Amino acid sequence: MSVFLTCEEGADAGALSILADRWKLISDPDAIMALVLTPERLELRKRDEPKLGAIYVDFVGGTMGHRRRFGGGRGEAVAKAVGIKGSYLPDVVDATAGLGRDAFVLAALGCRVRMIERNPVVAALLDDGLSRGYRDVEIGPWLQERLTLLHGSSLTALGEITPRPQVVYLDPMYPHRQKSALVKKEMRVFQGLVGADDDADGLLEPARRLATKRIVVKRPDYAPPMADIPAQAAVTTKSHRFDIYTPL
Ligand SMILES: C[S@@+](CC[C@H](N)C(=O)[O-])C[C@H]1O[C@@H](n2cnc3c(N)ncnc32)[C@H](O)[C@@H]1O
Repeated sequence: MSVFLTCEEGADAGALSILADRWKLISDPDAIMALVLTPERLELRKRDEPKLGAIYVDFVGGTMGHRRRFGGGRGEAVAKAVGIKGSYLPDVVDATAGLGRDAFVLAALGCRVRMIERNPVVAALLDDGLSRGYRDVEIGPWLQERLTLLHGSSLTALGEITPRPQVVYLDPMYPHRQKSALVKKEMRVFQGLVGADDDADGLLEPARRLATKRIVVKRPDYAPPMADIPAQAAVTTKSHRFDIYTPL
């Protein structure tokens, strides 16, 4: 997926070219998505539908800040699914990081989370959000210790990661059902960028070879299990299932 790279007034044009080099992004004037460097942050926008939500990563304020302060904490389904209990805070590899929301929830609860993301635009957005989070006086100190990003494909990276984590977490894109009007605007922009993760079934086996305690796969409630392999247990919510597998 190509993007048009641009800078808003007041943003540092030099920083945009450094960013383009780092993530190997070549600006495509015909692209439907724009990666925009504003004075505050990096944003992804749909060029012809400015009303569709811009995508950026903000661990400090916004939804994620709110979720950290007032969210379900240890009661969140993802926390139960990875097995947080008492003083047990597993070391997690999030092999499909996306915008880092699930990883951040776990890190905020005290887990060390190593994120892996293969899409360079998503990785650039995530990295931008991480740098701002690292500089924040309130969350920066623990965020630097607990949440890190590796850019690459988990299909290969899972075979090389050391030390082994207790948990590998997988949440690849899964096609939405017909009721697409209900799919949030931001999610539509994100799907336009990332597309379908058609090769996601290939992640289960390396994940099961890497994790020492469990593998968690987030699925919409209507989706069959990953690679059609039944899970040993699941944590369910209104719309999702967190399938739990044992290591191989
Ligand atoms: C649905 S999103 C994950 C959302 C994430 N759990 C969150 O809370 O923000 C799926 C992400 O996984 C990434 N992905 C899919 N397959 C991958 C792979 N083999 N290696 C690394 N990233 C992958 C996609 O690029 C996409 O950004």
